[in-house]
Amino acid sequence: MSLPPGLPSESLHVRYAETSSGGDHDWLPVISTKLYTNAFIISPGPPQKILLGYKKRGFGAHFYNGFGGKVEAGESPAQAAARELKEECGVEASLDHCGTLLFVNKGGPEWAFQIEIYRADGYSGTLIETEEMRPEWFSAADTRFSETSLTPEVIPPPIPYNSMWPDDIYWIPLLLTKLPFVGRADFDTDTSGRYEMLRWWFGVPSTSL
Ligand SMILES: COc1nc(N)nc2c1ncn2[C@H]1C[C@H](O)[C@@H](COP(=O)(O)OP(=O)(O)OP(=O)(O)O)O1
Repeated sequence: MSLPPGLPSESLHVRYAETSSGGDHDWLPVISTKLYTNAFIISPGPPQKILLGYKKRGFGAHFYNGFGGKVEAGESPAQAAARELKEECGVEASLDHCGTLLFVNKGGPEWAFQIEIYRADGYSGTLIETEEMRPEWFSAADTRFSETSLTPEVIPPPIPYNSMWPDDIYWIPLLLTKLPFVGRADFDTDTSGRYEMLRWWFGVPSTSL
């Protein structure tokens, strides 16, 4: 087991099942971290669905992601997650913490993103499109060909990993199966400005397997 540096110290006390790559790159230095949140609404189904938002502006614009942002002064991450969910898509939910991720970008910003990930199995209120996010449902599994009893109208498209941050494909499946996780990914930008992962590590406490 080789837990990457920079993750919160409580992560160090558990053993992990892990997936990783990019070991020929040194981990980038973590000068400072800023706390962020990201919240996902899951509809148990069948078919199981996940609510994502198409980000219309700012950091990560044109990617689909959960709903979230910076933890403001005086807020806990859980309070920030609830506030950002309401601000970005108009709903409230009983959110459970399910993961901690660290993202470091070679070309800046100079801080690393520590993102606390939350999920909920439902919501109250009415989903709305806001200036920042357009909410859309996606099938958590590509059930379009296996669930023949379901009509195309009730089965949304599969999770659009090609239009999401490249790390998401490693931990969204853990989120969907309610396995707690931690992870880190270091990024660089290629010549066309696209983010590519240099090195990453994602792990699940072995006690939850
Ligand atoms: C680099 O990899 C990332 N992957 C994923 N899945 N999500 C990421 C990554 N890097 C950042 N994020 C998330 C963290 C936050 O949820 C948002 C960014 O938040 P934003 O900059 O929009 O924060 P706000 O407080 O809403 O900012 P403004 O009020 O200034 O719009 O992306």
